Amino acid sequence: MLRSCTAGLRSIWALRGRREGAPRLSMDLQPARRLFSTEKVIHKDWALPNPSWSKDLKLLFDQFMKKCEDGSWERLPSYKRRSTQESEDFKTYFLDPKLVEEAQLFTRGFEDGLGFEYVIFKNNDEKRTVCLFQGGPYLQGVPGLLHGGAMATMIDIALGSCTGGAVMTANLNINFKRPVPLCSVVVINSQLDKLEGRKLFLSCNVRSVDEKTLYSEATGLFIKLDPEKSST
Ligand SMILES: CCCCCCCC(=O)SCCNC(=O)CCNC(=O)[C@H](O)C(C)(C)COP(=O)(O)OP(=O)(O)OC[C@H]1O[C@@H](n2cnc3c(N)ncnc32)[C@H](O)[C@@H]1OP(=O)(O)O
Repeated sequence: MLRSCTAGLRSIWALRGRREGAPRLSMDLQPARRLFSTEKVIHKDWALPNPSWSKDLKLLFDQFMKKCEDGSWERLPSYKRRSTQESEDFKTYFLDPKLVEEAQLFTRGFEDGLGFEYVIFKNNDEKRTVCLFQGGPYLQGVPGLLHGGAMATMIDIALGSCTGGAVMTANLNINFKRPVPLCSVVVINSQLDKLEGRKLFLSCNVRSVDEKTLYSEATGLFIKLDPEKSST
């Protein structure tokens, strides 16, 4: 699995015109300014295939895109930055104005293939989502395995995608049942179990593509923000 991951990295480097096979695992440390200078990068939808996606991920993506054709499912776009409206909804205030320009969703902060590669599909009628996730080599915990914190991050995002609107995670409870091999693809099935006032109770499971391995199970409590209260 790691071998195919390394091969993937090499092809990414080759695409960028680097010498193939150069043992360079560090990201280009470009000044943040340059990263944020092009509107194109900011407004790019990152929940679409790129050359780092494995065959498994592309295949599942195509299957779900077919399900979207009759309108029962939709692919959720994903951007590096929150819109101004979202920042308003969350009533968050940046102390440093520079941060307004530079802050970005940290799952989208890695170069293609190195971190979180994922796409989420939503079925509004069934109040559930499916997240297809490939964790790259920079998300390593125990050698060869995905870090539990990276898995927790994706679970949080997957559960959050079932909610809609301005919500925050109040509680996340995860049972890690099997380790996830680095660079493998997992499928996170999430659903809204119960809505009680401002409280949304959600659950999910994380499985292998062939559904034979149950990697994790989790529950989460999300709270709809009270418009009268500030988030900071
Ligand atoms: C696409 C991108 C997706 C990104 C997803 C990422 C999501 C995140 O990571 S969010 C960041 C992590 N979370 C946080 O920082 C949240 C920090 N906590 C808070 O800000 C607040 O506690 C917050 C907003 C959750 C709730 O505060 P507030 O709105 O004042 O609600 P509050 O009145 O305390 O509680 C409302 C209800 O929820 C219950 N509740 C609140 N927290 C909990 C909890 N941890 N466990 C159980 N119940 C809880 C309360 O008991 C109350 O219940 P009831 O209505 O029955 O009396």
